Amino acid sequence: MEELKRAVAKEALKFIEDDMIVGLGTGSTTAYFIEYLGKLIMEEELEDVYGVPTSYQSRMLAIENGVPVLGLDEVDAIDIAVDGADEVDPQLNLIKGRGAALTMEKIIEYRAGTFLVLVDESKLVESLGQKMPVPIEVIPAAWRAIAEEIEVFNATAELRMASKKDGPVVTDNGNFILDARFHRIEDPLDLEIELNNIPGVVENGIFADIADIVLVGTKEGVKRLER
Ligand SMILES: O=C[C@H](O)[C@H](O)[C@H](O)COP(=O)(O)O
Repeated sequence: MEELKRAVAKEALKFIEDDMIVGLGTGSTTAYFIEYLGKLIMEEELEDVYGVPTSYQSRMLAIENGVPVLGLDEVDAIDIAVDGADEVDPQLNLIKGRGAALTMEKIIEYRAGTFLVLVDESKLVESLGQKMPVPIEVIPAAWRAIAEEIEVFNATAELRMASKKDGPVVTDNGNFILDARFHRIEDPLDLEIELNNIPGVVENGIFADIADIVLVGTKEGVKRLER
């Protein structure tokens, strides 16, 4: 599995050119990409490339690996964003947010000229929600009310608990995460919009209609899916 992640991360480097502003995703697959990108920058094979991190994790990795970083408020545009995903359906709709970074990821990836997704073949599903719950970032005081309201969608929501801290996971933005399991997600775009309409919801992990290219690591090599 790690080999497949490394292979897609290497392939993603082919999309990066001098003078690009690159959105840096979060997670284990993107971590390889940031490492390799830093190497090319340090070896001066790429010039004037800047990263815009989507989380503390990607910011720390970028700094550690020699990728200069800028905040979203310091750039005019993002040429390309590169990130992993938890599920990818045949229309290239995604579920993201296992690492609780979904809000900044969506803010940056929505604005990128190209959104490039890196996954291994285990992430491909027939329909979203097949394996993974939909993470929803919520204002802490509203978590219980929202968890109850989610039941209207024929779903159950669970507050995500931390493993190296007592109590719930707190996101980079200071919020909580609900993991919602839906019986069936018929229309990802519709559900994405409806969830964001609930007061107290900051953002949800359905990324419908925004991925441009998905690189899939398979045992037979890297495959490219395009919308
Ligand atoms: O919040 C985390 C992100 O959405 C990740 O990009 C996603 O969970 C994929 O991570 P990984 O590449 O580690 O499977």
